[in-house]
Amino acid sequence: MRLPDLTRVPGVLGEICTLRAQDYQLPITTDFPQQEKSCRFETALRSQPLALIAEVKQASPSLGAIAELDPVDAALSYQRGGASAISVLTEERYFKGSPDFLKAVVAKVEIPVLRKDFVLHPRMIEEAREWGASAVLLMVSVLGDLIGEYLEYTHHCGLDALVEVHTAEELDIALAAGCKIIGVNNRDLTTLKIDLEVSPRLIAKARAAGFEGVLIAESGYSTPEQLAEIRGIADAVLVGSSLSGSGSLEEATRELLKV
Ligand SMILES: O=P(O)(O)OC[C@@H](O)[C@@H](O)c1c[nH]c2ccccc12
Repeated sequence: MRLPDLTRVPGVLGEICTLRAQDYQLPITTDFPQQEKSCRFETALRSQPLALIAEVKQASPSLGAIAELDPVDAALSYQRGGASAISVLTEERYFKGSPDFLKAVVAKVEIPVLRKDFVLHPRMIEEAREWGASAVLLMVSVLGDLIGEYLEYTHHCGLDALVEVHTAEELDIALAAGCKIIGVNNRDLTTLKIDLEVSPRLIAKARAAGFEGVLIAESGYSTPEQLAEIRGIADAVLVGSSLSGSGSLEEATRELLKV
Protein backbone atom coordinates (compact mmCIF):
# COMPACT_ATOMS: atom_id res chain seq x y z
CA MET A 1 0.00 0.00 0.00
CA ARG A 2 1.08 3.56 -0.62
CA LEU A 3 0.44 6.83 1.18
CA PRO A 4 -1.61 9.47 -0.62
CA ASP A 5 0.17 12.44 -2.21
CA LEU A 6 -1.14 15.26 -0.02
CA THR A 7 0.38 18.02 -2.16
CA ARG A 8 -2.64 17.61 -4.46
CA VAL A 9 -5.15 18.11 -1.60
CA PRO A 10 -6.10 21.82 -1.54
CA GLY A 11 -7.40 24.28 1.03
CA VAL A 12 -8.42 23.55 4.60
CA LEU A 13 -8.57 19.83 3.86
CA GLY A 14 -4.94 19.90 2.73
CA GLU A 15 -3.88 21.68 5.94
CA ILE A 16 -5.73 19.20 8.16
CA CYS A 17 -4.28 16.21 6.31
CA THR A 18 -0.72 17.54 6.29
CA LEU A 19 -0.77 17.81 10.09
CA ARG A 20 -2.55 14.47 10.45
CA ALA A 21 0.15 12.81 8.35
CA GLN A 22 2.74 13.94 10.92
CA ASP A 23 0.92 11.83 13.51
CA TYR A 24 1.36 8.73 11.35
CA GLN A 25 4.99 8.78 10.29
CA LEU A 26 5.15 5.03 10.67
CA PRO A 27 6.33 2.31 8.34
CA ILE A 28 3.55 0.86 6.22
CA THR A 29 2.68 -2.65 7.25
CA THR A 30 -0.42 -4.55 6.20
CA ASP A 31 0.02 -7.69 8.26
CA PHE A 32 -2.98 -7.14 10.51
CA PRO A 33 -4.63 -10.55 10.93
CA GLN A 34 -7.59 -10.93 8.63
CA GLN A 35 -10.88 -10.44 10.46
CA GLU A 36 -14.28 -11.77 9.67
CA LYS A 37 -16.12 -8.98 7.90
CA SER A 38 -18.86 -7.45 10.00
CA CYS A 39 -21.64 -5.68 8.10
CA ARG A 40 -23.11 -4.12 11.22
CA PHE A 41 -22.84 -0.57 9.97
CA GLU A 42 -24.28 -1.34 6.54
CA THR A 43 -27.10 -3.42 8.05
CA ALA A 44 -28.02 -0.65 10.50
CA LEU A 45 -28.22 1.86 7.67
CA ARG A 46 -30.59 -0.39 5.74
CA SER A 47 -32.89 -0.84 8.74
CA GLN A 48 -34.91 2.38 8.34
CA PRO A 49 -36.38 4.25 5.36
CA LEU A 50 -34.00 7.10 6.24
CA ALA A 51 -31.47 5.97 8.81
CA LEU A 52 -29.70 8.59 10.91
CA ILE A 53 -25.97 8.55 11.66
CA ALA A 54 -25.63 11.00 14.53
CA GLU A 55 -22.20 12.52 15.06
CA VAL A 56 -20.44 13.41 18.30
CA LYS A 57 -18.85 16.70 17.19
CA GLN A 58 -17.41 19.15 19.70
CA ALA A 59 -15.76 21.52 17.24
CA SER A 60 -15.13 21.99 13.54
CA PRO A 61 -13.02 24.20 11.26
CA SER A 62 -16.18 25.94 10.03
CA LEU A 63 -17.91 26.60 13.36
CA GLY A 64 -15.06 26.52 15.89
CA ALA A 65 -16.33 25.27 19.28
CA ILE A 66 -19.76 23.59 18.96
CA ALA A 67 -20.36 22.16 22.44
CA GLU A 68 -18.54 20.59 25.36
CA LEU A 69 -20.02 17.12 25.36
CA ASP A 70 -19.59 13.98 27.36
CA PRO A 71 -19.21 11.71 24.31
CA VAL A 72 -20.86 8.72 25.99
CA ASP A 73 -23.85 10.75 27.22
CA ALA A 74 -24.18 12.30 23.78
CA ALA A 75 -24.08 8.94 22.00
CA LEU A 76 -26.59 7.37 24.40
CA SER A 77 -28.92 10.34 23.87
CA TYR A 78 -28.66 9.89 20.11
CA GLN A 79 -29.39 6.19 20.48
CA ARG A 80 -32.47 6.84 22.64
CA GLY A 81 -33.60 9.50 20.16
CA GLY A 82 -33.66 6.98 17.32
CA ALA A 83 -30.24 7.14 15.62
CA SER A 84 -29.21 3.98 13.74
CA ALA A 85 -25.45 4.55 14.09
CA ILE A 86 -23.00 6.92 15.78
CA SER A 87 -20.10 8.79 14.20
CA VAL A 88 -17.23 9.74 16.49
CA LEU A 89 -14.48 12.13 15.40
CA THR A 90 -11.00 11.04 16.43
CA GLU A 91 -9.12 14.03 14.95
CA GLU A 92 -7.98 16.27 17.80
CA ARG A 93 -6.61 19.54 16.33
CA TYR A 94 -9.57 20.79 14.30
CA PHE A 95 -12.49 18.70 15.61
CA LYS A 96 -11.53 18.20 19.28
CA GLY A 97 -12.13 14.49 18.83
CA SER A 98 -10.20 11.67 20.48
CA PRO A 99 -9.57 7.94 20.22
CA ASP A 100 -10.67 7.73 23.87
CA PHE A 101 -14.09 9.09 22.92
CA LEU A 102 -14.51 6.39 20.31
CA LYS A 103 -13.49 3.60 22.70
CA ALA A 104 -15.79 4.91 25.44
CA VAL A 105 -18.75 5.21 23.07
CA VAL A 106 -18.19 1.72 21.63
CA ALA A 107 -18.22 0.30 25.15
CA LYS A 108 -21.63 1.79 25.96
CA VAL A 109 -23.84 1.94 22.88
CA GLU A 110 -25.61 -0.93 21.15
CA ILE A 111 -25.60 0.59 17.67
CA PRO A 112 -22.54 0.52 15.36
CA VAL A 113 -19.90 3.24 15.51
CA LEU A 114 -18.04 4.96 12.66
CA ARG A 115 -14.49 6.23 13.11
CA LYS A 116 -14.58 9.69 11.57
CA ASP A 117 -11.08 10.84 10.71
CA PHE A 118 -8.82 11.68 7.78
CA VAL A 119 -7.56 8.21 6.92
CA LEU A 120 -4.22 8.54 5.14
CA HIS A 121 -2.26 5.58 6.53
CA PRO A 122 -3.31 1.91 6.82
CA ARG A 123 -2.52 1.99 10.53
CA MET A 124 -5.58 4.23 11.03
CA ILE A 125 -7.82 1.44 9.74
CA GLU A 126 -6.22 -1.13 12.06
CA GLU A 127 -6.72 1.23 15.00
CA ALA A 128 -10.39 1.64 14.19
CA ARG A 129 -10.76 -2.12 14.40
CA GLU A 130 -8.75 -2.35 17.64
CA TRP A 131 -10.86 0.39 19.19
CA GLY A 132 -14.10 -1.43 18.37
CA ALA A 133 -15.46 0.69 15.52
CA SER A 134 -17.68 -1.01 12.94
CA ALA A 135 -16.72 1.28 10.07
CA VAL A 136 -14.19 3.90 8.93
CA LEU A 137 -14.52 6.93 6.72
CA LEU A 138 -12.41 6.87 3.54
CA MET A 139 -12.35 10.13 1.61
CA VAL A 140 -11.78 10.12 -2.13
CA SER A 141 -10.61 13.73 -1.84
CA VAL A 142 -7.71 12.50 0.32
CA LEU A 143 -6.98 9.02 -1.06
CA GLY A 144 -7.75 9.60 -4.74
CA ASP A 145 -6.97 6.52 -6.84
CA LEU A 146 -5.69 4.70 -3.75
CA ILE A 147 -9.28 4.33 -2.57
CA GLY A 148 -9.50 0.75 -3.90
CA GLU A 149 -6.48 -0.45 -1.87
CA TYR A 150 -7.70 1.25 1.29
CA LEU A 151 -11.18 -0.18 0.77
CA GLU A 152 -9.78 -3.67 0.42
CA TYR A 153 -7.65 -3.29 3.54
CA THR A 154 -10.66 -1.97 5.48
CA HIS A 155 -12.57 -5.12 4.56
CA HIS A 156 -9.51 -7.24 5.44
CA CYS A 157 -9.64 -5.67 8.91
CA GLY A 158 -13.31 -6.67 9.19
CA LEU A 159 -14.81 -3.20 8.87
CA ASP A 160 -17.29 -1.46 6.61
CA ALA A 161 -16.04 1.60 4.72
CA LEU A 162 -18.02 4.78 4.21
CA VAL A 163 -16.48 6.14 1.02
CA GLU A 164 -17.00 9.89 0.86
CA VAL A 165 -17.28 11.97 -2.31
CA HIS A 166 -18.14 15.58 -3.07
CA THR A 167 -17.85 15.84 -6.87
CA ALA A 168 -18.95 13.82 -9.90
CA GLU A 169 -15.29 12.93 -10.61
CA GLU A 170 -14.86 11.59 -7.07
CA LEU A 171 -18.09 9.62 -7.42
CA ASP A 172 -16.75 7.94 -10.58
CA ILE A 173 -13.62 6.90 -8.65
CA ALA A 174 -15.72 5.51 -5.78
CA LEU A 175 -17.97 3.56 -8.15
CA ALA A 176 -15.00 2.12 -10.03
CA ALA A 177 -13.43 0.99 -6.72
CA GLY A 178 -16.46 -1.20 -6.01
CA CYS A 179 -17.46 0.27 -2.67
CA LYS A 180 -20.69 -0.70 -0.89
CA ILE A 181 -21.42 2.49 1.04
CA ILE A 182 -21.06 5.97 -0.46
CA GLY A 183 -21.52 9.23 1.43
CA VAL A 184 -22.02 12.44 -0.51
CA ASN A 185 -20.74 15.42 1.45
CA ASN A 186 -22.68 18.63 0.88
CA ARG A 187 -19.70 20.49 2.34
CA ASP A 188 -16.72 21.24 0.13
CA LEU A 189 -13.92 20.55 2.59
CA THR A 190 -11.46 22.71 0.69
CA THR A 191 -13.61 25.86 1.16
CA LEU A 192 -16.03 24.63 3.92
CA LYS A 193 -19.03 25.88 1.89
CA ILE A 194 -22.28 23.89 2.11
CA ASP A 195 -24.64 23.26 -0.83
CA LEU A 196 -27.58 20.98 -0.03
CA GLU A 197 -28.12 20.35 -3.74
CA VAL A 198 -24.93 18.29 -3.98
CA SER A 199 -26.20 15.14 -2.23
CA PRO A 200 -29.45 14.68 -4.18
CA ARG A 201 -27.64 15.34 -7.47
CA LEU A 202 -24.78 12.88 -6.93
CA ILE A 203 -27.03 10.28 -5.29
CA ALA A 204 -29.27 10.33 -8.38
CA LYS A 205 -26.15 9.97 -10.52
CA ALA A 206 -24.96 6.95 -8.53
CA ARG A 207 -28.35 5.27 -8.83
CA ALA A 208 -28.48 6.02 -12.57
CA ALA A 209 -25.08 4.32 -12.88
CA GLY A 210 -26.62 1.18 -11.34
CA PHE A 211 -25.11 1.49 -7.85
CA GLU A 212 -27.09 -0.73 -5.46
CA GLY A 213 -25.23 -0.01 -2.24
CA VAL A 214 -26.09 2.38 0.57
CA LEU A 215 -26.14 6.11 -0.21
CA ILE A 216 -25.72 8.68 2.55
CA ALA A 217 -26.41 12.42 2.43
CA GLU A 218 -23.89 14.25 4.64
CA SER A 219 -23.58 17.69 6.25
CA GLY A 220 -25.64 20.82 6.68
CA TYR A 221 -28.93 19.30 7.88
CA SER A 222 -30.77 20.80 10.83
CA THR A 223 -34.54 20.51 10.26
CA PRO A 224 -37.05 17.66 9.77
CA GLU A 225 -38.19 19.40 6.56
CA GLN A 226 -34.68 19.15 5.10
CA LEU A 227 -34.64 15.45 5.94
CA ALA A 228 -38.08 14.96 4.39
CA GLU A 229 -36.65 16.31 1.13
CA ILE A 230 -33.99 13.64 0.89
CA ARG A 231 -36.14 10.77 2.17
CA GLY A 232 -36.71 8.44 -0.77
CA ILE A 233 -33.47 9.71 -2.34
CA ALA A 234 -30.84 8.87 0.27
CA ASP A 235 -30.83 5.70 2.41
CA ALA A 236 -29.27 7.51 5.35
CA VAL A 237 -28.24 10.93 6.56
CA LEU A 238 -25.22 12.03 8.60
CA VAL A 239 -25.87 14.91 11.00
CA GLY A 240 -23.33 16.45 13.37
CA SER A 241 -23.27 20.12 14.31
CA SER A 242 -26.99 20.79 14.61
CA LEU A 243 -27.48 17.84 16.97
CA SER A 244 -24.27 18.25 18.97
CA GLY A 245 -24.97 21.95 19.48
CA SER A 246 -28.65 21.53 20.36
CA GLY A 247 -28.31 21.41 24.14
CA SER A 248 -30.81 18.54 24.46
CA LEU A 249 -29.52 15.82 22.20
CA GLU A 250 -32.20 13.19 22.65
CA GLU A 251 -35.08 15.58 21.94
CA ALA A 252 -33.22 17.15 19.04
CA THR A 253 -32.68 13.69 17.52
CA ARG A 254 -36.33 12.75 17.96
CA GLU A 255 -37.47 16.09 16.56
CA LEU A 256 -35.22 15.73 13.50
CA LEU A 257 -36.66 12.29 12.71
CA LYS A 258 -40.30 13.17 13.29
CA VAL A 259 -41.44 14.07 9.73
O1 LIG B 1 -21.92 18.98 11.17
P1 LIG B 1 -22.70 18.62 9.96
O2 LIG B 1 -22.82 19.75 8.98
O3 LIG B 1 -24.04 18.03 10.29
O4 LIG B 1 -21.85 17.50 9.18
C1 LIG B 1 -21.65 16.22 9.73
C2 LIG B 1 -20.63 15.43 8.89
O5 LIG B 1 -21.18 15.23 7.62
C3 LIG B 1 -19.31 16.18 8.81
O6 LIG B 1 -18.81 16.25 10.11
C4 LIG B 1 -18.29 15.52 7.91
C5 LIG B 1 -18.54 14.89 6.74
N1 LIG B 1 -17.39 14.44 6.18
C6 LIG B 1 -16.37 14.74 6.98
C7 LIG B 1 -15.01 14.47 6.87
C8 LIG B 1 -14.19 14.88 7.87
C9 LIG B 1 -14.67 15.59 8.95
C10 LIG B 1 -16.02 15.87 9.10
C11 LIG B 1 -16.88 15.46 8.11
